[in-house]
Formats: sequence, C-alpha cells, structure tokens
Amino acid sequence: MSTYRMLTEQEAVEYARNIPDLFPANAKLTSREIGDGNLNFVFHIQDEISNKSIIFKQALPYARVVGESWPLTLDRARIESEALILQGELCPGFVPQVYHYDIEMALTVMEDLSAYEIMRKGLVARKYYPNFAKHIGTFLARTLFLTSDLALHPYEKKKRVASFSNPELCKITEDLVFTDPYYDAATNSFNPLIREQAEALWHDDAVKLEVAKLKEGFLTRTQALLHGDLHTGSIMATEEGTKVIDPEFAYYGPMGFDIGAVIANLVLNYVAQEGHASDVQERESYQAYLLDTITGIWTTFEAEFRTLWAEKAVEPSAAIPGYVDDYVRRLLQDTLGYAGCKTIRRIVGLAHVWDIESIEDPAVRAHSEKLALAIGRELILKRESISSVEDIADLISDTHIALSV
Ligand SMILES: Nc1ncnc2c1ncn2[C@@H]1O[C@H](COP(=O)(O)OP(=O)(O)O)[C@@H](O)[C@H]1O
Ligand SMILES: CSC[C@H]1O[C@H](OP(=O)(O)O)[C@H](O)[C@@H]1O
Repeated sequence: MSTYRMLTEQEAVEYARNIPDLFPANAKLTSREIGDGNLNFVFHIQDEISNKSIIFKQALPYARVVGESWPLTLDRARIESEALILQGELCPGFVPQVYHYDIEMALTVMEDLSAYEIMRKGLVARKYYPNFAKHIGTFLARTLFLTSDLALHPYEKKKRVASFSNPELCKITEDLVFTDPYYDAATNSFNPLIREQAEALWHDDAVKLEVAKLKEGFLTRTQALLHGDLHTGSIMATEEGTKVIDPEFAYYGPMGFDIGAVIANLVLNYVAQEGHASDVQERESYQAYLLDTITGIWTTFEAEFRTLWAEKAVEPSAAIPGYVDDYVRRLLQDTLGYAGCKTIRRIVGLAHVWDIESIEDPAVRAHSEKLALAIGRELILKRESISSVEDIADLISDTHIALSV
C-alpha cells in the first residue's frame, strides 16, 4: 500500500525534522508554500535560528492548475529527482543540489535557490544576464552530449531510456505543443484580437506538415536525456549565476527540443518587449541583447559539443570525417523547428507566459502575439535553409521588420 500523503506546511516541517543531518536538533523551523507553477507544491522551510533553508517539492496526484479532474502520475517526482542528480553530476553547479528524495511521497528535498530569481521575471524587467548564454550553452551541451549514444555504451543508454520513460508528461507536451495549437481545441485560449491569426494557423497546411514532422521526432527519437520543459520559468538566475530547475518532463528525446525551448522563451520576451518598453531606444537595445543571447547560446553550445565530441565520444562512427558537421547542422535545424513550436504554443495554446500576459492592453498584447506567431512560423518553415548561427537573429529581426511595415 502506498504511504503517499499530501503535505501541509506543518507536516513538511515535521518531515524535515526527521531527515538526518539536515537541521540542528534545536532548529526552529517555519514553512511556507511558495509554488507558482502549473503542477506541484513547493515549500520553503527555514530554521529561524541558523537561517539555513531548504526547498521541498512535492508532486500531487493531479495537475495543480486544473485540480483533481486532471490526474497525473506521481512518478514525475522520481524522474525530477533522478534527472536533477544526473544533471548535477554532468554539469556541476548548474542545478540545485538534491539532499534527499522519497519516491513514495513524491518528494524532492533540495537546495534553496531563493538568492536567485526566476529568469522570466528578470527578463520582463529587462535585466541583463551577462553569463547566461555561456552557462546555458554549456549546460545543454554537457547534459545532451553526455547522455547520448555518442558518449554512452549502448546498453547503459538503453537502460536510461527505460528508466526515464515519462509517458504522461510527454503526452501533455505532445498535445499542448504539437497538436492542440493547430486546430480549434477546447483547451486552447488566446486573445480575441488574434482570432484571425489563430484561424489562419489552423488552416496553414505548410506549417501543419512541418509540425507533424517535428512531433514525429519528439515521439520517436531517443537522442539524449532532455530536461523536457526548459523555459525561462525553469531557470533561476542572478547577474553572475544560472541554475536550472524543474526537470519533471525529462525523457529521452531529440536534443533540439531543449535548445529550442530556451530560444523560444527568449523570442517570447523579445516580442513582449514591444508592449513593455515604451522608450524605443531602451526596447531596441534590450531586443538586440536578446538576439545576442540567442546567438551566444548556440555558439557556446556548438563549441562545447564539438569539444566533447573530440574528447569523449565512444560511438565508433563519431570518427567518420564530416559526421560531426552533419550532426551539428541537423541539430541547428531541429532546434529552430522546436523553437518555432514552443513559441506558437504559448500564444494560442493552453498555457501562456507572463512576458506576454503581463501586457495589460489587449491591443498592444495582440501586436506582440502576432509577431510571435509570425516568428514561430518562419522558424518552422525556414529551418532547413538555415546553416549558420547568424541567420537566426536575422530571421527574427527580418520578420519583425516585415510585420512592422
Ligand atoms: N530550489 C528552489 N529554490 C528556490 N525556489 C524554488 C526552487 N524550486 C522551485 N522554486 C520556486 O517554486 C516555483 C515553482 O517551482 P517549479 O519547480 O517550477 O514547479 P512546477 O513543477 O509546479 O512548475 C518556482 O517558480 C520558484 O519560485
Ligand atoms: C498543465 S501543464 C501546462 C504546462 O505547464 C508546465 O510548465 P510548468 O510546470 O513549468 O509551469 C509545462 O510547460 C506544461 O506544458
């Protein structure tokens, strides 16, 4: 029989007290539920005497945002704990340290990152993160390369594919990212002022065909262990540091899905700045910074990925001349396709982003939303003609200019 029970703030304190070596015996613990995501409870637990604090993240047997009518596997907490531990080994310092996890209770006890800020909030406020591109590019290269067939014995890799099988969370992505935005799904929601654009998308056979191919990649490829939901609400940052949280959607899938997710969320902030920054110069320089960040992420990713390939590949075909170049070229194209899908889903699908939703005036918001749809479409349709990193920023700014005239 399962011993799972949903913790209250007080029960979280009692549970914390019983974890060996976490707090001193005389600790005076307080607890506060701080979760703001769609799915889980997050408790901040602090010892008022030593000031030491930790985070409890507990999965509920359903999606928090909807309630009991949307049941959801507790196994996502095991996946999240194990992914965090593995990512911490592969790329030390870039994820919260896991102190303890309890599969029955669907609970992860981890490092408190309250000194960091959810990056999406910082981006909306036009903060600059000078180390972010290098950090996330490195994180992506290491976690993706080192969990792939390029770096693992095939038996070990297939064991991991099985262990990170995550069908229920993948199904959410399959529906919300690849299927629902492209027809009049009941769960879609969008600004009434962009109905014409949403309907055009539902009848856009060229885009729907390309999205079907990208979805096929998501369904069938086991290229690497992905974070699976790497948006800027799953990244905590300061000017100096970067931490990736929330890998409950982790599974073996196409590498470009993770890289594309980060790029899409920078694109979403880029379009949102149209409605946030009233000073044109300030807006343009922040948008230029976002484009530089996108370029920097790919540049760092590619350099680190090629270094890992040269130094750590165990797959014999890795030594075949031309293979690495071909692999990286296809990866860039996948990345752009998935970036397009992840941009579009946040405009017409079920779950939106604060960058855009915080634009109060619906007409101003509609301008940003139309731009996001146009950029998403171009990323999907033109991905195969893009072969260099500079082309990404050009594609975004050219689409922006075209929509402004
Ligand atoms: N390790 C952490 N340290 C500090 N705050 C955290 C930590 N993990 C999560 N949080 C806070 O809890 C919120 C929800 O966490 P998240 O993992 O995104 O939950 P969900 O899976 O429900 O989306 C985050 O936006 C962040 O504010
Ligand atoms: C009802 S799940 C919708 C959406 O929420 C997840 O994000 P998060 O838990 O980080 O808020 C994920 O992106 C899902 O697609």
